[in-house]
Amino acid sequence: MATPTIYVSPTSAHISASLNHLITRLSATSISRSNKFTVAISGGSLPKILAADLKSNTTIDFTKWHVFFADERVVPIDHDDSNFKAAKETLFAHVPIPREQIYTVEPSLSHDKAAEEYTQQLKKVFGADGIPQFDLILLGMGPDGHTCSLFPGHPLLEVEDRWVASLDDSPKPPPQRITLTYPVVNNAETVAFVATGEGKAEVLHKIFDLKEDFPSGRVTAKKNLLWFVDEPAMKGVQFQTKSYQL
Ligand SMILES: O=C(O)[C@H](O)[C@@H](O)[C@H](O)[C@H](O)COP(=O)(O)O
Repeated sequence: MATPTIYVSPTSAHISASLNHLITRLSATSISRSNKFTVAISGGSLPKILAADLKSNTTIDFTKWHVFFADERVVPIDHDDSNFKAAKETLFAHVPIPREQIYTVEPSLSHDKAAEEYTQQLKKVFGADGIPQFDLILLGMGPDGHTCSLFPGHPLLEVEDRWVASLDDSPKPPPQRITLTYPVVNNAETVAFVATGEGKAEVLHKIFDLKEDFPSGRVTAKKNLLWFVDEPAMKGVQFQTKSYQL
């Protein structure tokens, strides 16, 4: 289990540069090892920060990428609430990831059936045996400490028997979602959080300094657990940090 490394940047533009650098390296390593790069991304501000530099990166072989969503709303993929839509507009429209290697939720299904169907999509890429091991999972965190669609106090925090779970009572709208579960998130080789803004400072202090239990703090990774945060998000946080070296 990896211990967290927190990289503090002055602005989210610096985080975009760090992510671009990190992903260039991870993608090349994974492609030379397994001829593919498996990544899961989430919603919120992440797609925009991620894409700012990555979308014009011509050194990455995006044709080898397989992209899943760490969580997704059960809405049509052209709906404003869709995480796919946000990622498409910011990143996918600009880089040559084959559309059939971007795995989207089936919005015509009920939320529980959509989770089962998404599990089948994972099996096609990772096989049916063992737990999927993503090369990289990119996560955001809400001011309440949630990540993916794993919310504080929610029963889905305890799920161990499924790769993908569903909920229809998300405290943050829209209510119907699917989410990767901890067994999958924590099996990733690298997990990178992105958290920006003063609204994250209190929960970061509680997670890292006070060791209080929040969904984001339960995330581990097999090899690298990285947090990319800006200075406002770290206001008052004492936990040891680093600067990312490009
Ligand atoms: O599922 C959702 O409702 C959001 O996508 C949410 O999980 C978001 O990712 C975090 O709240 C971080 O959001 P920001 O990065 O915008 O602060």
